[in-house]
Amino acid sequence: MTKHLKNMKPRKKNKTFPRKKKYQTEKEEISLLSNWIEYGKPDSGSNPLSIKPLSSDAPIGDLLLHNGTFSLYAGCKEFRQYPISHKTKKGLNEAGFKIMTDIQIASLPHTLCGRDILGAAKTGSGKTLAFIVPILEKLYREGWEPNFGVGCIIISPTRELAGQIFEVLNLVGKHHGFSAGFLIGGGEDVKYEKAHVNNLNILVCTPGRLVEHMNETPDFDCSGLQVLVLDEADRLLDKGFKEEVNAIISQLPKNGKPCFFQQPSRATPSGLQQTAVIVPLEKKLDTLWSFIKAHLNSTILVFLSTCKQVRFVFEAFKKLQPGIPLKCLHGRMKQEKRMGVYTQFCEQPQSVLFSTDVASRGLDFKKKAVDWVVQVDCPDDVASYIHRVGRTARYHSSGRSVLFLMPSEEEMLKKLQSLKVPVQSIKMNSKRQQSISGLLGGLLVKHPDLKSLAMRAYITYLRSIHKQRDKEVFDVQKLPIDEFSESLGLPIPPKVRFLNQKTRARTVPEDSQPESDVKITVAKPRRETDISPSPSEEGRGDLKTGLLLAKEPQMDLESNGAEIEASTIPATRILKKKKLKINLHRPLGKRCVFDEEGNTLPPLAALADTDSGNGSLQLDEVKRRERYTLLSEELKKDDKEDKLVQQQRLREKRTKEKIKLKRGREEDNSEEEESEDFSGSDREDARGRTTKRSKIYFSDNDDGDMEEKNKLNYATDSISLADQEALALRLLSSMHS
Ligand SMILES: Nc1ncnc2c1ncn2[C@@H]1O[C@H](COP(=O)(O)OP(=O)(O)OP(=O)(O)O)[C@@H](O)[C@H]1O
Repeated sequence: MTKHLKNMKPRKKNKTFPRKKKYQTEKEEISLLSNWIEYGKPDSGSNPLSIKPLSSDAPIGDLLLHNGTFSLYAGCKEFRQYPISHKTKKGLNEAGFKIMTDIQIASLPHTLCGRDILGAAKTGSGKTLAFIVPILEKLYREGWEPNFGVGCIIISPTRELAGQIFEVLNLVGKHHGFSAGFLIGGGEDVKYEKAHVNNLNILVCTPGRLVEHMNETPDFDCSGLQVLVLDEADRLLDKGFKEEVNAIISQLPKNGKPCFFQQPSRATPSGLQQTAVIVPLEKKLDTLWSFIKAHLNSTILVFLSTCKQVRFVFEAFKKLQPGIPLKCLHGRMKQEKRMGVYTQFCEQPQSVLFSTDVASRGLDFKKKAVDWVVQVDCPDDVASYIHRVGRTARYHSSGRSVLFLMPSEEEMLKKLQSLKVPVQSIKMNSKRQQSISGLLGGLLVKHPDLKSLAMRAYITYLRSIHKQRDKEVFDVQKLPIDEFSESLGLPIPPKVRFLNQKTRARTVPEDSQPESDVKITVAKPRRETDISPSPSEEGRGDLKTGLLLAKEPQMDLESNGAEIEASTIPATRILKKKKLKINLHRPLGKRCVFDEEGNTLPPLAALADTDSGNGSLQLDEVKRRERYTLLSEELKKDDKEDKLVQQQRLREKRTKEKIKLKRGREEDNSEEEESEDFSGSDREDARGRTTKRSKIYFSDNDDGDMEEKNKLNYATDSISLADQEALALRLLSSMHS
């Protein structure tokens, strides 16, 4: 997709200021700005935030020109006090950007005078504007014309982020005459892009698409590059994008002034109130449901670990109708749909968005857009936690977050607290919780598709925990999988290949087990008439609003502003499940065989020697052997047939996968696959598929699957800020050598 800045229409001729005169005015402005920048530039390496700012009523910039001096801008807090062009100031003003954020104050004096910078600031602090303004100014002062070609490249790891940057660029740069292109993967308009990319001044792109143009677009030319921006540099310099970023850097001219923007790993917005609560795995959905019912007037962003979980919870909750609009976002949705959901969620207050980590980084859900971030599944690590909670309390707004931790994941809380992330531990009031497992069970009986989703959600979640590297926090063996299965409405847990289910620790004490070492938990049989909600009941959402968080005795949460609401109304139709002990020593029924006259024959009578005519029950040894041989041959034959069928199924599955992969290459982004294989987690699928794809087609690494992959990389290969700085510096020096 290629777009241009909105004011690409030819300007109307102004009778009082002929074109020549206007050009001279622009030239004068450029000269003035250059002198002003030079006059007030801070020392290289200094932090403008530590410079005492001018008072806001002090004369500004060019007013002092007549003495040959200018006002000092470094440390100033308002955009109007800076040596920025009239056009950019107008754009900023119209968009409501007047007072600068810290990262903007700290970076702008350096970027305006063309220094390479590596900026790190907490999430939601305005990094985008911190690089958009100097880009516009640099091109403006260079007298860049639309036909000058590519003057700036902004690289962003995901399409959504690239889209957001493009939006800000359009907003602030609308009074300039530059052309800008939004180049992302997804198979759209590649031909059009190739034909026009050399006429664009500013490229906002994902790494994969840029590499594609560099390698495949005839005469792709970025030799005039003035500024290179790596947004979310920590992620771009991480393993997932390393190859592409290296390929890009090696093809760029050495003089392009780079800016890197990244997020330090521990800082969370000051307006964010963070809490954590211990929720057993089997209570997570009940707790989430109760939470949503108690916050129907809020906008809530809910994080779950896998695409399948997101889909299941979304579909199931939708059927239960909590009384608030629900949406879902995950990496396997088509790009357009993802963008659509994101936009709707930003625009529709009081709704719930269920998402994977596809929404955790960089997405700007606008100020005040998200009231609550609820992490139902524990994030991979502290960095991931911070990205997730950073979707609320953006800029100067406030927000709240709650992290559900299973008892086995308490270590995560310690990790957060040891890194001074201000998370308060609170307790859940289980009395005020509503149970929905019974309703879910009923829904699953009625909707087979939902049942299949529930099974996949179950398996992919367990698999995601199994795959986690941080075994201090994540231990799949400690999970109460039977209870988890029941909580999703599945009375019988699906078989999970990677779990040795027989040897797993059970939640029931061993002394209560019968002689057999396998304890069987049986849920009360579910008759459809018994528990399936009636059509009216199904959608009514008659679960009354309940409270889920209660104060920890020693903590006065109200004084801290935490929201506590009360309801003691129990959920409707709670399915009572009993754990039944199966007595293995109970009397067993006998198998009876009748003869033609209806007389009972003792067992094995059929094998008796009937030829003897005396009805004797003596067994003919030879016949018995013959029969056993026959049976065992039959079994072997059956086994062989089974194997053949299984092989055939595998072959078909592989062929299907190949076709899918091929399609994926063509389309670069496919909708949720409906594989029969329940064993693979989303993250794993994603890794397998996209690695191959990007090798051959240089397609973007930013589809949903890749999100999961990058997330995994982030978790496993996350490096410290200092390491990232070192990497960025190496990259910088490679650009200048
Ligand atoms: N000077 C400003 N005045 C008012 N609002 C601002 C200003 N700068 C940025 N914002 C707003 O703050 C919000 C966050 O900005 P932005 O998305 O650039 O943050 P970020 O630091 O890139 O966040 P993340 O690390 O999560 O990507 C946006 O809604 C943006 O419009």
